[in-house]
Amino acid sequence: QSNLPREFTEKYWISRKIGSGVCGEVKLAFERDTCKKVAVKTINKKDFPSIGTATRNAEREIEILKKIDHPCLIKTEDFFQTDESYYIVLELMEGGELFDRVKAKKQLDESIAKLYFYQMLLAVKYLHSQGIIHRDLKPENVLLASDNDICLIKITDFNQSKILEETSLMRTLCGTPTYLAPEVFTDAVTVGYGRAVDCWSLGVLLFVCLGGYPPFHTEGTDMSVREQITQGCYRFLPSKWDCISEQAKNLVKKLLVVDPKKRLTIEEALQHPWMQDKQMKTTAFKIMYPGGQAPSEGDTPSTSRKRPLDDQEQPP
Ligand SMILES: C/C(=N\NC(=N)NO)c1ccc(NC(=O)Nc2ccc(/C(C)=N/N/C(N)=N/O)cc2)cc1
Repeated sequence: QSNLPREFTEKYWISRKIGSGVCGEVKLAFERDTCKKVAVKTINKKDFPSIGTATRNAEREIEILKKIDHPCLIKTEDFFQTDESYYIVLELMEGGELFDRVKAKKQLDESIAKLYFYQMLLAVKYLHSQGIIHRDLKPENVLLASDNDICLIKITDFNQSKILEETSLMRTLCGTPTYLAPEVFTDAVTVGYGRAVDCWSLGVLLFVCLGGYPPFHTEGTDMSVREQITQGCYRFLPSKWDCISEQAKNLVKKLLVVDPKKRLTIEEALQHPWMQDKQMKTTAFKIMYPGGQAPSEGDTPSTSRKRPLDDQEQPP
C-alpha cells in the first residue's frame, strides 16, 4: 500500500481491493463527509518501461477523463498524485466489470447483450466525435451500474487512448506537392482509419457477450491468436450460437472484418437491422437519461429542447 497523499486520506477512507488492472488496482473507498462510495484507481508510475511514458500516458488519460461527458463513459470525481503513483477517484459502478458478469452468466441473453452493446456504440460514437480513440475496449473496461440485467453501462480506462490532432501529413497534403515523394501519397491512403480499431474491438466484445467465449483464442486450434486475427479466422460454435439470431451474427461478422476500410463504422453499426429495436432503445434512453432530458446533437446536455433530438439518441 504505497503511502497515500495526506489530502487524499483526509477526504476518503480506503477499503478493500475490488478490481485489478495491468498497471494498477481498483479499490473501494468512502468519502468521509458523505459516506458516499467511490472507486479509486491507482496507477503506479514505476510499472512503465520508461518514466516518461508513464507520466505522459497518465496525464493524457486524466485530460481525457476530465473532458468527456456522456452517460455511458465513466465520470471522475477527484485526482491525486504522489511521486510514485496517480490516484483517480471515480464513480463506483456497483455492478462491477462486464467481464465478471459474462463469466458468471456463461453467455448473456441476446436482448441484454443488445441493450449493453447499444450503449457501448453510443459511448464510442461520442468518443470518436471528440476525436478520441479508446484502443483498449474489452469486457474488463466496461462497467455495470448495478447487479440488474437491465442497467446502465460505462466504458472506462483511457490509458491506451489517443487524441486525434492535426498532423504534419495534413499540413503537407494541403501544400503544393512540387517536391513531394510518391510514397507520401500512397502511405496517406490508410490515414484516418484509427477509429476502425475500436469497431473491431466492439465486434470481439459483442462476440464474447453473445457466445460467452472469445472469437480468437489459444485452445482448440494450431493457429496462433495473431494468425487467427490477421486472417479473421473464428467460428460460431453451434452449441453456443444456435440460439442466437442471424441478425446478431451478421453484425458480428460485419465488425470482425480484417480490412479496416470494409469494416462497419460506428454509425453503420447503429443503423444495422439488429439495432433497430424500439423497445430496447426506449429502455436504453430511460437508463441513460433518467431525468428524461437527452442532449441534441453535439452540444452539452441542455434542459431546454431547442432542436430535434440527435437521431441516434432520439426517444422512439
Ligand atoms: C462494485 C465492484 N465490485 N464489487 C465487489 N464486491 N467486488 O469484490 C466493482 C466496481 C468497479 C470495478 N472496476 C472498476 O471500477 N474498474 C476500473 C478500471 C479502470 C479504470 C481506469 C480509469 N483505468 N485507467 C487506467 N489507466 N487503467 O490502467 C477505472 C475503473 C470492479 C468492481
